[in-house]
Parts: sequence; structure tokens; C-alpha cells
Amino acid sequence: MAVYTQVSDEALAAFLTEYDLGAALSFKGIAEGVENSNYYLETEKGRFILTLFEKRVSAEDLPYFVALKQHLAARGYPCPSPIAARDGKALRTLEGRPALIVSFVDGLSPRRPNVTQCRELGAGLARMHLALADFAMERANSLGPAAWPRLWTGREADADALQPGLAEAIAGDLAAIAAAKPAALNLPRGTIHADLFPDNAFFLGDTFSGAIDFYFACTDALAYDLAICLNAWAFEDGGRDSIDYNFSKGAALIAGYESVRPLEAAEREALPVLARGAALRFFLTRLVDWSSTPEGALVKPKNPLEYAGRLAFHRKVETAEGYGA
Ligand SMILES: Nc1ncnc2c1ncn2[C@@H]1O[C@H](COP(=O)(O)OP(=O)(O)O)[C@@H](O)[C@H]1O
Ligand SMILES: N[C@@H](CCOP(=O)(O)O)C(=O)O
Repeated sequence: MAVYTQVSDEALAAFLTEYDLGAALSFKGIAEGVENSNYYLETEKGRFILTLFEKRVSAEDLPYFVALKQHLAARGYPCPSPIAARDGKALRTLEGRPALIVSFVDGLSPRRPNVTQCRELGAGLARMHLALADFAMERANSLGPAAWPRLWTGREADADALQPGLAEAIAGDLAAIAAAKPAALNLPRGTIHADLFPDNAFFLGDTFSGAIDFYFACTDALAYDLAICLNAWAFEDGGRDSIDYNFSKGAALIAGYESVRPLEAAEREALPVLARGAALRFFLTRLVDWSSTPEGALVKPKNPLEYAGRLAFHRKVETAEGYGA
């Protein structure tokens, strides 16, 4: 459930008078999502999404996220296009929160992506990287390697409580990635989505129809975005205590990406450490949420062990071929 801030009928009607969208015909809170309050909004001019930004998205980053979506939409990339009010400004205030109306993206998020969808997603990710190649704004990755020790310190016991011996393994991952960092620093950089999980990608049948939720986007290595997607799209829950890499899905995702933007030799070489780093990043943020979300909270925290399982796989992979590249 992700409607933290309620919008009254009166506040919505007054808000819409600032736009050329006509009156509201339908307005409903959206249960999915974790970070912000999202509403489905239909007006006389069509279907939209209204987002009220909650505290997890920093207000100073909002102009970056809005500009990024405007940039992509202007290049015809399928994503939510910010709708400006009559004064030309898209980012506004509603019920005391920063608020944004964006266009509705058609499609369904796959619950269990198939190989064709993985290939499509890879190509969609590479097209996004190319469309953002001339996006001038920058944002540091606030969840990059420099942030990991801060997320990890003090949570060793929580990790061991989830799985005995996990704390030592995670400490080993942090050390191994820190040692490999210099090689990863020289990779081609650009604007990355950084959270293109299946719930943030839409498909019409098996055809990629758009990406949403750009609120972790930042400036980083392009191949790191591919590594995040490998983690999010190409692993299967293999039953009790096991998470398996689906080689066909991973190979299809990489091939799809390379059909649009071929990887450089250094990016291929760095893929194992990038994939391990990406798994560590999501393990750590999930661990923080897991141990700090009170029981009975509206949002159920995601299971960190899914990412501990991926880390166990990455520790054994030495070359990009191990992922099907
Ligand atoms: N532009 C959009 N078009 C269609 N549906 C959207 C759009 N934006 C969000 N949604 C719906 O709202 C849900 C939550 O959005 P999301 O951006 O993932 O929220 P959060 O940032 O809170 O995690 C999505 O799973 C999707 O169902
Ligand atoms: N994709 C992340 C959590 C972020 O949630 P989102 O709904 O904003 O994409 C994870 O799986 O840990």
C-alpha cells in the first residue's frame, strides 16, 4: 500500500484549476509502490498519474527527476511525461507535499519475466542510456559504494539472525568490491535508472512499452545499470533457501542490451564485480528496511535473503561469460 497522504476532493479540484486538463472524472489511490503516494487520475483530457512525494525522495533532487523524464519524453522514449500547469511548471504543491502529474504509461509489469521480455528489457535499457547521453544534469549515486559501509555498520547481528554466517560473507563482499573498484572507475558513465526492476517496466504482451519510477536515477557506470537488471530479471526463486541464475534470461538480457549498445571490453571484464556490487546495494537497503520497519507497518519490507542468494552466486563468477555475455 502506498498512499501516505490523502487528497481531499476540494484540494484536487482547486489543484486542477491550475492545469488545462479539465475536471477529474476518476481519482483512486494506487496500492503498489513503496516510496511515494500515487494516484490514478482521469480527467476530461485523458489518463494520468498524480504523485505526492514523501520524505524518502529529497526535495532538492526533484527538479533533476522531472528534467530527466522531460528529456526522455522529448526524445520519444516511453516513460511518464511530466505535465506542466498553465504557468509552465510541472512540479507543484498539493496537501503540503511536492506534487507532479505525469502521463499514464500503458502496459503490465511482468510478475515472472520470460526470456523474450528479458531481451526486450535489455534493449529498452540501452535505448534509455542512448537517449540520456546528452542529458546535461548530474546526480551522484547516493547508494553507491561510498554509502555501503554506513548502511552496513551495526547491522551484522541482523544479518546473522537472518542466516548464520552471513555477516562474515557480506564483510568479504565489501572488501572484494572495494579492492576491485579502481577497474570499475574507468567505465563509460552516463545517466542510469538504477532501479529498473520488473515492477518498474511495462510490457504489452512481450513488447517493452515503458519504464517508470526514476527516483533512484543518477550518474554512474552504464554497465552498472545492466548489472542491476541482471540481478532483478535473471534470477529465479529455486525453492527452499536457493536462488538460481537463469542463464537463458541473463544471456537474453545482455544480448538485447548489446543489440543497441555493444559493451566495451572493460565493461565486460567488470561485469562480475558490478553484478556483485549491485546485489550488495539491494541487500543492504533491504536489510536496513527489514530491521527498521515496525511490525504491522503499511509497507511490507522486501526480503534481504533474496539478495544474499544472488551474492552467493556472484562470488563464484569470474568472467562475463558466467552471465552468458
Ligand atoms: N506513469 C505511470 N503510468 C502507469 N502506471 C503508473 C505510472 N506511474 C506509476 N504507476 C503505477 O503506480 C505504481 C507505483 O509507482 P512507483 O513509481 O513504483 O511508486 P514508488 O515510487 O512509490 O515506488 C506502479 O507500480 C504502477 O502500477
Ligand atoms: N527495487 C528495490 C526497492 C525499491 O522499490 P520501488 O517500488 O521504488 O521500485 C528492491 O527490490 O529492493
